[in-house]
Amino acid sequence: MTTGYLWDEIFGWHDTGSGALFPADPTAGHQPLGHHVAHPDTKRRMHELICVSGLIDHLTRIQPRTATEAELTRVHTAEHVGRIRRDSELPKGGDAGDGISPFGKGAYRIAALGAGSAIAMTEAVVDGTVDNGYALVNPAGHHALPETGMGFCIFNNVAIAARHAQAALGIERIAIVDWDVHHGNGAQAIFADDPSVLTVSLHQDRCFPPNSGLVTERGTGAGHGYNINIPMPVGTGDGGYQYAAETVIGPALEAFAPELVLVASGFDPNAMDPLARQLVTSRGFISLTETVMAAADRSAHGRLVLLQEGGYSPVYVPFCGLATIETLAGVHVLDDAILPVVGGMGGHDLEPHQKALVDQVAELIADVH
Ligand SMILES: Cc1nn(C)c(C)c1/N=N/c1ccc(/C=C/C(=O)NO)cc1
Ligand SMILES: [Zn+2]
Repeated sequence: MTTGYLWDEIFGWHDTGSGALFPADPTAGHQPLGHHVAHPDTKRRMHELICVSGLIDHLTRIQPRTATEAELTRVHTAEHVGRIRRDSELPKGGDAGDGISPFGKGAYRIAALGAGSAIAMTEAVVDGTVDNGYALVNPAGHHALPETGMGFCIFNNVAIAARHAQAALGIERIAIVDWDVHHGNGAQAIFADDPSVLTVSLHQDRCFPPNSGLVTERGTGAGHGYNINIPMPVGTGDGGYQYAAETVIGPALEAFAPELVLVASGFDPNAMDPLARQLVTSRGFISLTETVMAAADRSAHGRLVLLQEGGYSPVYVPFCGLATIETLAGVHVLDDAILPVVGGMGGHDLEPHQKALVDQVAELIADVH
């Protein structure tokens, strides 16, 4: 198995200010946070664990590249792309579009490198340079809509990769699986009426965007039935995630038979994440990865690309990321050193209310062809 890997140091330079969500404001009691929740160090630490553990020696390095404006505007409006480019030239940068997603000067170059890297990894997988791949990009993208960024996201990397695969690589049917703990609202909206792209989001129920990602949001027009939301109850651990993977994600992809599987790979379901309340450990991410690998093997000649999204625990994201990429590559180099703690804190049995939600969603697979 050859697994591609992509990282560029400049992803660690993406500046989200003194504190994404809680920018320093003495009048409100917000003290400056050197390492606030969205600080890029968490992704840098994941890259460094991949290197120090030796996993990097089992991976094939894929070079990043910058997305062109034409590649960005397959998904985004020219106005959005233009505004980001302009505001990135300002001394203090700007905001992705929702007022709580600040970026620093030069952010356009970093975000366009992330989107272009999603394309580069997809090209490497589709042309057979590697069997599957992981692009550790920053900033995340899965909340971004055609006309605006949001939730720390500027450009929708996974949607841009999907549209590129269709427009330039001869791929027609694509499945996007989003296991970031926050709803994959971007891909849901972008492909809402498009039955050629199956979008599946596994997330904490109504966590973010507020009240988004309900089971009833199933796509529109010809795309009806080709968006599947799995809003897991708060506090779901490995048992619930594994059940969702084997009961919904696997069967939905089997029914859809994609030619390419893209994953919006957020590690914020992890049991130590500050921006959600799930209890997932590296075991849950291994389960999810095995599920999408099996699906890709069944119908896509194994073609599978994972793109980094959220994940805010500098302690645990590196180990969850390592376990995920080990699984992609079929190797094991280092045990999850945090698992004895988070694995022993309960919450990992499948609970009846979690099973009921997943079983309810599983009934929707009947409409996927
Ligand atoms: C609601 C609300 N209202 N207000 C005032 C604020 C500041 C609100 N939350 N913002 C959030 C909450 C969570 C995220 C996570 C992003 C991610 O990791 N996606 O994958 C982003 C922004
Ligand atoms: Zn997230």
